[in-house]
Amino acid sequence: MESRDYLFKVLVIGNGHVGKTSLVHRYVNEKFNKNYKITVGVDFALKVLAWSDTETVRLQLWDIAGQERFTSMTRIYYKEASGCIIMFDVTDACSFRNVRSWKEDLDSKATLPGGNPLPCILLANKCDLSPWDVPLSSIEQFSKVNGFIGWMDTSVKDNKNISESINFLVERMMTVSRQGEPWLEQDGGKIKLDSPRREPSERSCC
Ligand SMILES: Nc1nc2c(ncn2[C@@H]2O[C@H](COP(=O)(O)OP(=O)(O)OP(=O)(O)O)[C@@H](O)[C@H]2O)c(=O)[nH]1
Repeated sequence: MESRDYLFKVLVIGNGHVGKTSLVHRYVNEKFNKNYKITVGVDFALKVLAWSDTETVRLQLWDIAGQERFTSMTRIYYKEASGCIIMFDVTDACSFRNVRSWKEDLDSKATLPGGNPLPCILLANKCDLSPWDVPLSSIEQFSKVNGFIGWMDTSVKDNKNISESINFLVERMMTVSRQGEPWLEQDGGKIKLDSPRREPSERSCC
């Protein structure tokens, strides 16, 4: 069978301090750093996945600084993206309220080639902490009415639901790439973890 390579640019956006840099570091380097170092502008990372025997996925992760929503730079950063992760911190209601602005910013500046919104997941991060400042029912409802393909509670610290969520997004980006935009479903519900597919193996990273 013919082998196929996919290259996806994935944006990681959300308020400052919600865990975007930590997410990318965890996913790419399999490490967690408890010290906060603010991102200035944008950081990049690459992860290469052996998705199946015949398919390789190259993920270019763009970690965009929390304060960039207030600059005109996001239009440039969002260019030619294939998908997006929007994060908030479950102990910080303000970061959840601002997800709407991040999604609006994204949808107004970036679309798929056919004009549809980018497939986008919503991550409710720091679920290892308590008390939560955002009720579960609000997240579910919000995700469904605001055009997300799904949402998930995550803890970058405990490595909970990180690769599972990103794999879900990769799966959708691959469907769009193979079958076109009309296939893009925007159910918005909680991402299901019972998918039978095996974990892709990692080829290399930098
Ligand atoms: N308890 C807990 N802390 C986390 C988690 N994820 C990240 N953090 C911590 O939250 C702080 C901020 O994380 P960053 O990854 O730097 O946040 P960011 O969203 O990239 O921030 P900006 O660079 O300002 O945009 C750091 O001290 C992390 O160690 C998590 O899942 N649980």
